[in-house]
Amino acid sequence: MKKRVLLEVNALKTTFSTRAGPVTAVDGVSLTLNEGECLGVVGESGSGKSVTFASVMGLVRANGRIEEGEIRFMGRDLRAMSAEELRLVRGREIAMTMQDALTALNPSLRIDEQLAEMMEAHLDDLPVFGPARKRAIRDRSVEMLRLVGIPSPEARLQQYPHEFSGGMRQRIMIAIALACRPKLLIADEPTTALDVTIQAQVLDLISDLRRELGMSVVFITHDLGIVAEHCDRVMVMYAGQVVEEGETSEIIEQCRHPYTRALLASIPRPELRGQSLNPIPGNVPDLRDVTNECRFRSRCAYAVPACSRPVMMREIAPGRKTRCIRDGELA
Ligand SMILES: Nc1ncnc2c1ncn2[C@@H]1O[C@H](COP(=O)(O)OP(=O)(O)OP(=O)(O)O)[C@@H](O)[C@H]1O
Repeated sequence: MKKRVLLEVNALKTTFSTRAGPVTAVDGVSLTLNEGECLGVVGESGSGKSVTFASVMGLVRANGRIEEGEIRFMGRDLRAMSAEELRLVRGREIAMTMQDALTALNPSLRIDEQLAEMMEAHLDDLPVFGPARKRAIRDRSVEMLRLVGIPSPEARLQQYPHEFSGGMRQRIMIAIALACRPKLLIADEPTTALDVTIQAQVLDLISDLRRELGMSVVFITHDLGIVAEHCDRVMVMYAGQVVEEGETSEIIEQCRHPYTRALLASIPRPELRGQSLNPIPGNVPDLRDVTNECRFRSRCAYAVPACSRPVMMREIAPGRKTRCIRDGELA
């Protein structure tokens, strides 16, 4: 059965104005996400992953704006929506969790208050009046904490964010994000602040909830290891552009872009614990200086003079794309 498209982004371009001039953080990004699918978005810091999804959510910072492109969610044009319409889509249909749960949660409100706030703003199926409404919100809050694996949910609802460990705070942020049963969860670096065991638990939790609730998930991460374990498809970003895209197994086993290859080589392997990693030499280019040539060129072991010409994203098989003129040799 053909899956339905949930989110479609076409040729998105988002630019910030800065004192040093305009910075195009997202430059022609296109992507398609189907219902129930999990997409991993990988790339080093500054590659434009977060700005891409902030653009989708209508949450680009004040000094930035979407200059071009199309964003469709379940066929609806998000760019044409008013701020109020978009706010409703954000709580009810698309939810996002942030890198740092402590700053995303409100430190001065108890967990039950934060869950209630979310549900009051977005749930339509609550009883309209008084005690019945309160009870429904409370029952749903207990259910949500239980769903994300927080023991003694009734008691913990009364507590404040600082009374929870880092991993538990992430779970609470996920519970709040999922309280209105969104169709899409965007998890931005869900585990950077956590230790390895807790990281694995949070990622497994998101994957389990995806299956249980039938939602789609976007994992934004630096870590191809996370993607390999949890995502159906991968989009690799570099300096504001997508450079490779495909099913996870294809990307891991037969990558067709030197940047993806370098990212794969930098994955920490358990058997090499204690040894230094293989960081990619050089730095992501300054986005004010980029030209039409391949943006990875200065760091690429495969670069040839022809890489100074514009390199377009090319479909090499259905759903499989790369932005490298030497992709055939990498195969
Ligand atoms: N408010 C802003 N003002 C100016 N430039 C910005 C702003 N926000 C982002 N940028 C630019 O956009 C680039 C991409 O940022 P983005 O946060 O999307 O990267 P990322 O790939 O998500 O990195 P990270 O993994 O560190 O979150 C940044 O390097 C910066 O140059």
